[in-house]
Amino acid sequence: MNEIRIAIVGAPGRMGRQLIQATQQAEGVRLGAALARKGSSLIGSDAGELAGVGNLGVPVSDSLTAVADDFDILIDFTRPEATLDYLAFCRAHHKGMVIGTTGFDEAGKHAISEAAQEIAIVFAANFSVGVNLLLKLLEQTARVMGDYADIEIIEAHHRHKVDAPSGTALAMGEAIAGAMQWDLNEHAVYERVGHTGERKPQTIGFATVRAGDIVGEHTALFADIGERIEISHKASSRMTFAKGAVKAAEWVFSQKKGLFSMRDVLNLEG
Ligand SMILES: NC(=O)C1=CN([C@@H]2O[C@H](COP(=O)(O)OP(=O)(O)OC[C@H]3O[C@@H](n4cnc5c(N)ncnc54)[C@H](OP(=O)(O)O)[C@@H]3O)[C@@H](O)[C@H]2O)C=CC1
Ligand SMILES: O=C(O)C1=N[C@H](C(=O)O)C[C@H](O)C1
Repeated sequence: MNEIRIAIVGAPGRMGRQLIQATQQAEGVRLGAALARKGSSLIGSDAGELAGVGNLGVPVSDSLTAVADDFDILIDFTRPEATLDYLAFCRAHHKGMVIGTTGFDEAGKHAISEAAQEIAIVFAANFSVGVNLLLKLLEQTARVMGDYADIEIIEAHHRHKVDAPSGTALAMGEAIAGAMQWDLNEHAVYERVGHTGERKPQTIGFATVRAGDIVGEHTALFADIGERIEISHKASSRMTFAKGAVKAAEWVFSQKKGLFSMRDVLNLEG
């Protein structure tokens, strides 16, 4: 079988470099193209050298059009505005996508669902196995304790992260709200400052830490009087996300169209 050819956009980024490495560790895939922002000083340099895995003979490009014939699936971990440009290209050229970027507004999420009527997309706020299992555990816990427990989601990330709460924290909120048949927007408390009054029941509080080089840590708290459950995930290497995204690229290659999650890839739905 031919190898699946992957394009990585945002190649110089923290995730971009890990993704280039991950394509070298997986079987059945190869790096077809690597993209950086127009004007980047890294255009023309070798993607393998950039990621510290030796020369791969894949020069970093700033034009998807120039490399359109070199890839089957595009992996995007960039910023929402960049993702939406790449999405338009993939839709026009009928290429599958794996999207790990977080921080989309409603219009951005809508554009992704619209495109998925024509192309296959895996869109997930977190590509680690552990977080996707944790989402299942949260649904189970919410069904037992969600009515009466105080639910808090606490996330911690490195100082460079630009969006808050993290996409994963929001996905955790959605999983809990879904299990409770709540609309997250009506139950979420994103900020507390000043004289807040007592905690309202049946709300989901979010708290954000940004510090140093924390890769990604998430905890959900279900607290009652006399006991509490804490369900946590700690990522210690971005390779866990990169490996998951490459696995998703292999999986999505066999889909014609539709919007999928990492839980679909891992067969954790249902
Ligand atoms: N789903 C998951 O499992 C995970 C998701 N993420 C998400 O992935 C995204 C990227 O994270 P991270 O790698 O740490 O971020 P970085 O800032 O390290 O990398 C982002 C990359 O995208 C490029 N980029 C940004 N804006 C544009 C643009 N307008 N056009 C083209 N390229 C652009 C940057 O280029 P330049 O440097 O030139 O600005 C950079 O190469 C974030 O949204 C993060 O939350 C991260 C880890 C796991
Ligand atoms: O920006 C990051 O680094 C991460 N972002 C994702 C998120 O917003 O949930 C996933 C991971 O925790 C790392």
